[in-house]
Amino acid sequence: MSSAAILVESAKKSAAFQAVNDHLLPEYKYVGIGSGSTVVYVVDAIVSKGREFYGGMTFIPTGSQSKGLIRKAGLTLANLDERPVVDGKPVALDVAFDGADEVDEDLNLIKGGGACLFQEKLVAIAAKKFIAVADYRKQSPRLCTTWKTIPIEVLPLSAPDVLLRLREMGSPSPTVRSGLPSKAGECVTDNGMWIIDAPFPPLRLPKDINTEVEGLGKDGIWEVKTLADELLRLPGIVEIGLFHGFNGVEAVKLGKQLQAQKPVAAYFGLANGEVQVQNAV
Ligand SMILES: O=C[C@H](O)[C@H](O)[C@H](O)COP(=O)(O)O
Repeated sequence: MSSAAILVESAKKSAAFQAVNDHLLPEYKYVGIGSGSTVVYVVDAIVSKGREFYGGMTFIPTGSQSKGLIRKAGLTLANLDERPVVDGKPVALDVAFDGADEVDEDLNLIKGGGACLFQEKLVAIAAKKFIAVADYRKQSPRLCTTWKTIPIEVLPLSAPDVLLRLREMGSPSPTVRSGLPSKAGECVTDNGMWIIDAPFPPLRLPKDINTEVEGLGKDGIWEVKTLADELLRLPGIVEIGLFHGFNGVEAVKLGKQLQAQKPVAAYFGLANGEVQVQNAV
């Protein structure tokens, strides 16, 4: 491994251990475990706390990689739809930890670099508290600055029409993600869908918008929510890798449970070994 890669792995690890220390409380019962390379360290951090600490907890995966991590670590596994239902409601997860491809200054996220965005969003919205864990490369003022594409999960037979609509919306060269080098043909998600990676110029935040026209993307620059809403209106798109709106704490205040996609905090491992915490304000 190159020294740059070692630095990145060590940053992911530091962020994961601090996030788990700060946000996994011994009384918790249901914990979401996301996908990707950073979440591997989240599981290590949980295991390092010892069975007495985590023995009463059940871990909910966001896909097959995550399920494998939970099983391999000897943690108790349950699928999202296996939580008990109390008073007609599935119990909320106490916390969910997940990685991110890009995090903006308002804690909006791009996810789906590993094709797991759909189940990740289901787990994030089911949690009272969602925590993003990443390394220093993921921090950005606006989405689509360093991670330049938005992963979009689509029904395979809708792909040609979704690609056309994305081009009309100002995405210059959206492409169906390839499964190569490990799989010939398209990348197939855990849900049997395909992923389209749609490049967009860096997205606006609501505070950047001067006129409604700008927010609508007519100048080719989209605001996060407007773009997300427009994408989700298109039949064939199953889910998108934009996580935006409000977080779990705001959702409770607004009475909008199961709509909170944003983390309450993002933990970034830095190159100097420190961890920077970006909390929701
Ligand atoms: O689909 C994959 C997920 O959204 C990951 O959480 C995201 O790609 C970050 O992965 P990593 O921790 O490997 O950078």
